[in-house]
Amino acid sequence: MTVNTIESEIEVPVIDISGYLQNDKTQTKDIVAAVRSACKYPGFFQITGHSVSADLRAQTLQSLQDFFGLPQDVKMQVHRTKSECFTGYEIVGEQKVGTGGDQKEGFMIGPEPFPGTSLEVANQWPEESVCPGLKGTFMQYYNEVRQLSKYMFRLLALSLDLEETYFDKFVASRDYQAMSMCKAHRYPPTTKEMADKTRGIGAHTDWGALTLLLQDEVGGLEVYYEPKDKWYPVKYVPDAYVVNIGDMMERWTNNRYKSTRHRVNSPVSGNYRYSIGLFNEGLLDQMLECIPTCLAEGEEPLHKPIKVETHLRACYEATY
Ligand SMILES: O=C(O)CCC(=O)C(=O)O
Ligand SMILES: [Fe+2]
Repeated sequence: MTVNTIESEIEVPVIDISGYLQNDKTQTKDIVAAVRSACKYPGFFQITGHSVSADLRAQTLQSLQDFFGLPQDVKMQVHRTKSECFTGYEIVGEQKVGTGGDQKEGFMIGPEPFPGTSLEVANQWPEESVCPGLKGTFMQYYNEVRQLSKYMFRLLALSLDLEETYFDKFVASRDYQAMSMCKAHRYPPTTKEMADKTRGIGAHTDWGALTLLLQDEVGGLEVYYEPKDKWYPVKYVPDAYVVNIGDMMERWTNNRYKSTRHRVNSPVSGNYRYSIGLFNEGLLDQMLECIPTCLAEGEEPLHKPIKVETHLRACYEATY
């Protein structure tokens, strides 16, 4: 197992998880220790040696480029407001995570069938003839990254001295009932002057428990380092997923694991930037309360128990 550290004041370690996936007990111990340390601080790390093939990643990015390249009126036919689950397309500036509208377009899908709805399928897709292969490729990608999430949650469980399958219910129970949303972004290029005034996505923490993000080589993702009030890049590492702790996991662990603020700067390179996030948001009716191993004797939980649905509704309402 290798743990490489990217040089900067904030260390976003790169952890090769292949030993864990191959069931190597000795390597797993080191991987778990590296994951534990990264989750405590800075709440961000990158993983290599995972199970999602380079071909699938490339094909998915290509299909999404094709989708975002469609005429605006075609994309608007699958606009998010047409779905009761808010899946589908969103225009530049529609989401306001920071101040002002975020300078990115989005396309979000969820599980099929979708939890909490009578609809068989809540995802919205353009006609196959309009964007051939998008649905098949993006759904395959979704399913494979979701499977990878399950293993990441197992590593997290081990890192918290819990049963390895502790989070299985949250991440993958009742087949596809857990809310894992996959959202692709396209960030339009901007000028240097404008890049100081606007953001691809404003400073925020993620709402779910754990995010797995694929970013392309354009770069722009930054994490906040509070002691110095500074932002540091999460550099592009070929083949890696960026993994970060979200608000739910911070609550769950009584703030032992950190949901760190991050943002994306718009590209000034002249190229669009693409990324795909898988947000693990759990079962809507599940209660989030302090995990027993995260409470020392005499320590009080910092957060009141909250239902996943209540937490998520508040987050969506605050930013759209
Ligand atoms: O595009 C990225 O690199 C990050 C996007 C992000 O932070 C988010 O969607 O929550
Ligand atoms: Fe985020």
